Amino acid sequence: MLGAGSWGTTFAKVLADGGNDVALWARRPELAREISQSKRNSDYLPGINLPRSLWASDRLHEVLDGAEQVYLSVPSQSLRENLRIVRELIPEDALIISLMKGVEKGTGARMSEVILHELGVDPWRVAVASGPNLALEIAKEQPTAAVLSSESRETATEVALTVRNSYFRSFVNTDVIGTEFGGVLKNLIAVAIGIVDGVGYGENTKASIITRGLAEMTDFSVAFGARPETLAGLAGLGDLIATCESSLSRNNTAGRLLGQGYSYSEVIKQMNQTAEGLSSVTPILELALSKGVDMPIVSQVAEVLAGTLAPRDIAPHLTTDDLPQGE
Ligand SMILES: NC(=O)C1=CN([C@@H]2O[C@H](COP(=O)(O)OP(=O)(O)OC[C@H]3O[C@@H](n4cnc5c(N)ncnc54)[C@H](O)[C@@H]3O)[C@@H](O)[C@H]2O)C=CC1
Ligand SMILES: O=C(CO)COP(=O)(O)O
Repeated sequence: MLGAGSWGTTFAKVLADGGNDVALWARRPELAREISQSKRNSDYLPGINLPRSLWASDRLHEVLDGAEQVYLSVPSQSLRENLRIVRELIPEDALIISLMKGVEKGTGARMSEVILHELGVDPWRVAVASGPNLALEIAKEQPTAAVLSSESRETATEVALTVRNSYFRSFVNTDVIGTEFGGVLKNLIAVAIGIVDGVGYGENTKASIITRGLAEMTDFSVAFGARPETLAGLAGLGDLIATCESSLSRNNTAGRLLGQGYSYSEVIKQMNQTAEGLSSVTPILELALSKGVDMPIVSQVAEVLAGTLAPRDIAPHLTTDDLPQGE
């Protein structure tokens, strides 16, 4: 596992609790020591005891030596630079699994596309995981489910058989595009929900945004080749509900701070964990433009981030247009 933040550490626990031998790479040696010796990651997962079998190191070659499956959980904007460092260390036939929910600024590439590009591996060796997976809940062993997706059903199944235990259930599909975009786009809708929450709007506003947000997520993803059913599944609607409803969500939290009147730069200063949605807004709007997909909610989130739209003005514009539209 590369990345010892909240999700990398939690997912490593999921794997270890499923009976797998798991090694975790942490950038900081002191964090690697804390995980290996105290079985804790107190900054990211306070109060959680990690499995005794889990060990961590800040040395990539130690962690990757002999790995059959390599899971990636670093911030999306850092994936490419990290892959360039680990390229030579990844064992020949290892499967590569992305746990990330962002797209790359500048290129708009999904994480599996960055992996294929940087590692030059066959698509059957790559899988992605996504679903309603708030790290802290899972670290407390509260039951949940996820989708494991690969262009190869065999790979998706092999990974799903590895990623399961008494509190974590894995489903499979072959719609990598829909599975990845579901995870990226629900973050943007969660930022919008946070904004209206911060302003003080109630459940009608939020339900309207979630519902129209799902339509926006589906239109966008289908334009890029996804199957609409994927967006109605765990990686779409499932994750949208979890992220929009939970104060554990960093995207939701970032939105709430914006809604309370903090500026974008103040929000960035206050966040000590990754809120992928903030970096994904611009590349997603660029991709939407390239396919002629209308994204009114995401566009208004971008305006709030830019400081050109007051948070309290966001909701009235979200579900309306000049002329009534078909739903
Ligand atoms: N936390 C969650 O509940 C979930 C997170 N995810 C996704 O997992 C990915 C990782 O997020 P989290 O673990 O939550 O973030 P985090 O903020 O908790 O941890 C990120 C980790 O990456 C490290 N890091 C930061 N910059 C780096 C760089 N340039 N190179 C290498 N490592 C770097 C940090 O030190 C930290 O250990 C994101 O794409 C997120 O969307 C997916 C599902 C659930
Ligand atoms: O992806 C997540 C839950 O499935 C985590 O959401 P946040 O990144 O907003 O915390």
